[in-house]
Amino acid sequence: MSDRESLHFINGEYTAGSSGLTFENRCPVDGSLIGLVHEGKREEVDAAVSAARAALKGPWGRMSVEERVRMLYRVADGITARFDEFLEAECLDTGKPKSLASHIDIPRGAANFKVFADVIRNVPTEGFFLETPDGAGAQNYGVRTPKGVIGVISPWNLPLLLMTWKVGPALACGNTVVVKPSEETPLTTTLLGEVMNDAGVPRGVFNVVHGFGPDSAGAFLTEHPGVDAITFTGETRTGTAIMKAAAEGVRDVSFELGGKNPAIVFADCDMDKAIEGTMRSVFANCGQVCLGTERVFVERPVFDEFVARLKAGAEGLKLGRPEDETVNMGPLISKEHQQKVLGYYKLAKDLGATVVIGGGVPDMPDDLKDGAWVEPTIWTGLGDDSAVMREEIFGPCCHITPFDEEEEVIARANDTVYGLASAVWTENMSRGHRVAAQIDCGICWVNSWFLRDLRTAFGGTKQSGIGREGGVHSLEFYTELRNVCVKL
Ligand SMILES: NC(=O)C1=CN([C@@H]2O[C@H](COP(=O)(O)OP(=O)(O)OC[C@H]3O[C@@H](n4cnc5c(N)ncnc54)[C@H](O)[C@@H]3O)[C@@H](O)[C@H]2O)C=CC1
Ligand SMILES: O=C(O)/C=C/C=C(\O)C(=O)O
Repeated sequence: MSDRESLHFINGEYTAGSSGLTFENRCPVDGSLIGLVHEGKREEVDAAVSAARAALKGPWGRMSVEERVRMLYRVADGITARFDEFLEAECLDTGKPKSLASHIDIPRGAANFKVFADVIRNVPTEGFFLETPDGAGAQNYGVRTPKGVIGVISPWNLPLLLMTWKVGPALACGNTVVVKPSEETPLTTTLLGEVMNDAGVPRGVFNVVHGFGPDSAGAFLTEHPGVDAITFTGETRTGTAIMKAAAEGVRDVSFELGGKNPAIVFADCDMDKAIEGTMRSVFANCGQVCLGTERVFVERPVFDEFVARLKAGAEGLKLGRPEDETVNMGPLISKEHQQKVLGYYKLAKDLGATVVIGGGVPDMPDDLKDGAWVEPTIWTGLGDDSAVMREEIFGPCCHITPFDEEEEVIARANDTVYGLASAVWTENMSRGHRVAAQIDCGICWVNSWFLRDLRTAFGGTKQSGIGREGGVHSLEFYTELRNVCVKL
């Protein structure tokens, strides 16, 4: 058992706040108590927002871009210097394998500061010369200023990665932030406060208030009039609630929401690569990646082979503790989420799906029995209209359907309210480009999955989000672009 207490981080100091409320943080691997988390209410949110507003007028607000860039590099280096602590904390909160978090979550936590420091140092602004009747003309130029205090609401699936994906560009652009990490995963965000202080980031620039969504820190933060804009990653329904809160005061939002992402496997694919990629896109992080595949469409001539090989891959997955290097799948985030996913496992059976593999709770050793485990699961045989094919499950599962024609599969892939990501597997590059252009989603991978270039636009179409982040696209949200027009 661990006894980690998660305090708020407000104005450069750790504090229990005044609400006196705490909740338990439990490890999804075995249900053991990690420690208590302090719950922030209105007062804690008020204090954090005040600190963030004050910091905009302090040394942070006056800092040169070069100084800010150097500071963000120090933050990134601080995460790397404490790599093992971040890794330990992330795996304790999420139960994910250390082999995964050490390759993705923690390095990306550091990279998210460096990438946006580089963007802000190098990005130009526009300039236009306007001819005027007097012949002298006028010079226009753009100026970017920080938006102000950014409210950051982050999820539990990739806690450090997704929180820093927002905090990195927000700070690079000169804003201050108040972060409300997911109640399920408070540890790495809390630890980041120490790194900020060690890097010399002025007090009030980075603030953390723990708590839940409704009637708790999340709602109080998004409703707070002192918050100028809100960035959120999570469920579409929560995005809707946050957007309503943001409407008061006409505050800007950037949302990365749910998905029901398709993978399309053509008969001319490199089958080894398609299997390897789909194994990752379905089962990585126990299926808790918004970019993950839940609908797989396979061209009929290779359907049976694909199903058999994905099944064999799933049979080879090893579930267990994060520190076991042979383990490649952890538990779901919580018992509550386990119930949600198991609900879909039951629904699929009730609807008459063929369960190729899985569909239940695995038989785990005694010391893991209280964890949030589910079996990696594959179905076939359901229609495109079933709830299993339409709703985001967020677990280690997919449904595989055969298709016959390119046009048909594009229409079926697009038949969803979501539009976050897709993967196309083909060795015919003309087809790859052609199909990618027709899938209505924010990112389409051809012959890969989760290959991320952080300079590119990232976000979703339809109900998968609003806005784009990544590279210079993040500036659209985290800065105000103003124009100065000088009459010559
Ligand atoms: N990356 C993604 O796309 C994610 C998707 N999900 C999906 O969402 C489902 C529900 O999981 P949750 O953890 O409940 O996700 P959620 O979207 O409700 O929670 C994400 C964050 O929003 C906060 N929040 C919730 N309600 C809020 C409100 N009214 N105002 C302000 N903040 C609020 C939460 O405290 C948390 O920090 C999952 O089963 C999964 O399907 C969950 C996490 C990440
Ligand atoms: O690479 C990224 O920036 C994000 C990856 C994953 C998500 O956004 C998610 O699972 O929510």
